[in-house]
Amino acid sequence: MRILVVGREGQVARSLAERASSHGVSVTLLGRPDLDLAAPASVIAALRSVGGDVIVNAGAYTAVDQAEREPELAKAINGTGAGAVAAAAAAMAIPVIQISTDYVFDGAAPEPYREDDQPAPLGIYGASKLLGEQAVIAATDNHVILRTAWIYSPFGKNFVKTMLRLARERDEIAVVSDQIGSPTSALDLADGIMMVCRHLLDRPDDPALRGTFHMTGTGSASWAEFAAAIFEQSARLGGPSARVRPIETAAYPTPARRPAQSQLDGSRLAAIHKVVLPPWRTSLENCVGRLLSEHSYQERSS
Ligand SMILES: NC(=O)C1=CN([C@@H]2O[C@H](COP(=O)(O)OP(=O)(O)OC[C@H]3O[C@@H](n4cnc5c(N)ncnc54)[C@H](OP(=O)(O)O)[C@@H]3O)[C@@H](O)[C@H]2O)C=CC1
Ligand SMILES: Cc1cn([C@H]2C[C@H](O)[C@@H](COP(=O)(O)OP(=O)(O)O[C@H]3O[C@@H](C)C(=O)[C@@H](O)[C@H]3O)O2)c(=O)[nH]c1=O
Ligand SMILES: [Mg+2]
Repeated sequence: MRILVVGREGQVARSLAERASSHGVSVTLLGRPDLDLAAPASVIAALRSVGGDVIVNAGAYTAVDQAEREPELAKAINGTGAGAVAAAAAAMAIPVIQISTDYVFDGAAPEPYREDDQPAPLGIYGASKLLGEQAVIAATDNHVILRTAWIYSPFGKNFVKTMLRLARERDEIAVVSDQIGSPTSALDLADGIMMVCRHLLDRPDDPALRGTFHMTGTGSASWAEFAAAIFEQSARLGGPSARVRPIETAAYPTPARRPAQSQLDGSRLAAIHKVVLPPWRTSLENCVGRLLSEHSYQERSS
């Protein structure tokens, strides 16, 4: 199986590349300048010239606050660009997996969101990702939209790395405790994506395997609880730690509003694709351990 991935240095793209060999698959990463999601003509040209069995779009404009100032660019990359990837998949007669987000929901629901709950994004990033979902659905039936959330990994930018950096500088960090979601390891997500890819290729005409699914780490937390767990594990391994001061969202003003409760119900994915990702604390431990060993290596060699 040859998987074509849109995205090169991103968390999910790099995780797919790292996990490929353990699934016996080949992964090719495509990105700028060859494939620019903001330039739709480059998308089909780049995907066609490499070729593959399935496309995973892990490329996106992910700067949630900055998107409020660059709505046209965010919508071009996450909306039109995602549609161009799906149209290319349709032209190549192969399936496409589009990665989407919990931020398509407003977070007002009391319970975890199901796939058919009404999206109502609070900010430009979420709105642009919702446009992407709609563009993929319009371009091809042979798609899976995977909504995930709160991704962390040893790669790229993420909350775990931010917290470890801040803990090296401060004793106490104020973190919002009234936004609840499900931290998701990009490496676990990569494993789940590859299982879904396999099912799509094994049963090319089965509509039940297609459509929208929720895939996050098992369990939930507030950002403050997530931060506390990061420091607990870091401290245990001799890494940096800080006190977490739980605060309300109102005390941490940001350009973009974020959902208060964006847990995603994964039962459709579990029932149909038999994929359940590990508990987030277990995977966090691996990630923190790896980040600390990479950091101490860098310090020794610099
Ligand atoms: N991060 C998170 O917490 C969550 C992310 N998601 C979704 O998961 C997917 C992967 O996210 P993640 O890996 O964390 O994102 P990252 O921000 O780590 O990576 C984004 C990737 O998109 C690429 N990219 C950005 N703009 C363009 C463009 N114009 N043309 C081509 N490639 C582009 C980047 O390329 P380059 O390397 O060149 O910068 C990078 O490889 C995205 O769809 C995101 O919306 C969903 C839920 C949570
Ligand atoms: C750094 C920091 C953040 N916060 C708050 C701000 C925000 O409400 C919350 C998370 O901050 P971040 O900006 O890291 O997270 P954010 O960029 O909102 O993360 C989102 O990214 C996109 C791409 C997604 O798709 C989402 O699933 C989600 O992962 O924590 C604090 O309270 N204290 C802090 O010191
Ligand atoms: Mg509901």
